[in-house]
Amino acid sequence: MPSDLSPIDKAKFVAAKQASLYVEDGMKVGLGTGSTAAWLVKCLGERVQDDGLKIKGVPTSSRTAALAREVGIEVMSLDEARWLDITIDGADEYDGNLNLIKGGGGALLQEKIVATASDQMVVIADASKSVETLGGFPLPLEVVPFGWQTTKTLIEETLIGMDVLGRKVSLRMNGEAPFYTDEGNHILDLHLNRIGNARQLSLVVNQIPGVVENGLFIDICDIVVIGHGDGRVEMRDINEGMVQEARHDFIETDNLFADLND
Ligand SMILES: O=C(CO)[C@H](O)[C@H](O)COP(=O)(O)O
Repeated sequence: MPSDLSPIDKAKFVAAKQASLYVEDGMKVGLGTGSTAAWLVKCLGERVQDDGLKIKGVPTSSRTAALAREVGIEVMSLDEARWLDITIDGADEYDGNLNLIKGGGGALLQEKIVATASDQMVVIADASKSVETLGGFPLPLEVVPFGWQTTKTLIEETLIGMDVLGRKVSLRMNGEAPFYTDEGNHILDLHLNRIGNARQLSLVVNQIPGVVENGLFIDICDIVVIGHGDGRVEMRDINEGMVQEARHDFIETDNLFADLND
């Protein structure tokens, strides 16, 4: 492995590389957003260019769409695809039941729609994303800009009755200005520290007028592929009601890392 990739990037790369092997000729593939998902898009692009893999990609953000086109993946909208064989995406946290917090990159709405419209969702992550209980990572809520301060107050009041440790809510910024999602909405980050009942919280916050969607992915993810800096990958598969672990020693050449890092 080249020395210019940090251990965390190597971990992200091997998780992405392993997950790319789930993709077969003819599949419609949901393409996630974020730094780990970007490795996946590059790995798939390489298979398209070098092996003639024929896939159609449905990106979950304008960033991912641009990268997919750049590496030669044919891109289509979800409306054209309607249903997908697989979605592969990163996550900010995953727990033992493979429930997730997503949206660190602000793409949670499209990510949730695309993952839910897929036969299978595979998450790729490094081991630092593993948690006992969700909530250490601030939970993103996508909210419409109209009346967002009122929506924020309603969220704060709602949190008083919820099983959470922290209740601070902050508007995500992009420098001096509020952050805008691809859908033209804002993100409110909920600093909860610990979420006692993620399923309940997800249902309750989505009832608040102005909230479009939240970053909790409950019962959506099927497999988590966990990468390690030394090239090992573990797969946790929740299908058939149990979490199974497998290990795979990923052997990779310096050249592939170098190519993908370009
Ligand atoms: O949910 C996401 C974007 O909305 C990302 O998948 C998540 O933030 C993980 O990103 P990274 O792979 O860069 O750590």
